[in-house]
Amino acid sequence: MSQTVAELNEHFGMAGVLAFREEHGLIFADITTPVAKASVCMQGAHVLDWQPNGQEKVLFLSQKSDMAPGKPIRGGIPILFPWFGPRHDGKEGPMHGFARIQPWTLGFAALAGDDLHMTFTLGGTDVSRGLGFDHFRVAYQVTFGKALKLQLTVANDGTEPLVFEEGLHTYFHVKDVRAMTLAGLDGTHYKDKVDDFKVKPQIAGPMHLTGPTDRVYMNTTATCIVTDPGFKRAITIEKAGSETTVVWNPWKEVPDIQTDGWHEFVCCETVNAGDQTVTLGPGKAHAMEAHISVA
Ligand SMILES: O=P(O)(O)OC[C@H]1O[C@@H](O)[C@H](O)[C@@H](O)[C@@H]1O
Repeated sequence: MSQTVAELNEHFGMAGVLAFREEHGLIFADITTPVAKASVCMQGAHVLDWQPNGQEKVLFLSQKSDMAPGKPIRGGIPILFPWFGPRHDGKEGPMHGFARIQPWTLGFAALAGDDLHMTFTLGGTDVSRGLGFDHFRVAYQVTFGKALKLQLTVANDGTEPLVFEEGLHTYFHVKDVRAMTLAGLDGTHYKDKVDDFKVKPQIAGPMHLTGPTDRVYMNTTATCIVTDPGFKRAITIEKAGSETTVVWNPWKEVPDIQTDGWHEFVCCETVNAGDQTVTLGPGKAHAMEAHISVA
């Protein structure tokens, strides 16, 4: 049974800091800390918004996104689990897995200094069991402060190996994707999904996006920096426990993004996928982290 908005407000509500509301059949948490504003949808434990005081919004959220039970949200930080992209084992399943379209449970919320710490969890549901995933637990610890810290921990509760892909599909808000640059991927190779999955070396130097971009960078744990001259800022994405980075922008109108909305974001995703799929033995756990800061 999912938590109701009344239960969430009773157990975790904090006057002026954390309040829950229901809209379109979904529950949202509105967050105000001394240093930032943010919001989360309980479906997918989906961070929709994070805005340190004095900054433009750091995450892009489409004005035309579906906001409905069972539908993925376009923007913010969708959690991809237990597969990345189309399901890879030949079985049926929703794009990017079921975690982003399931209600999660809130287990903890507390303000420590200027930071709000929240922990969301997901375990087996009718939907996950229908897709063959039962003996797993996921915890998502998010710290909303001047920085945004995300930690996704997956545990195997079963007696068989748990094989999964995962991703924090961060949509970074930029003034114009055609003017920003992305650094940090020098020396890596990527699978180019817009060119028949050919493996290509990354050209050294800050990367400019000039067309449809859908690249899976392999074997990289590097910090990435999005430099945005439009908003005169740099967004730094440090990560741990992740060996894949995905860079995506469709470079065209998309039905659930407003006209010209694709100009306003770049996805730089903290992922383990493809050759970096995770296999966890029984009783084992794996953590993946992204730390996002703006200067
Ligand atoms: O539309 P979705 O399911 O949210 O996926 C968006 C994009 O997500 C990226 O991570 C994938 O590499 C792309 O291939 C995909 O198009």
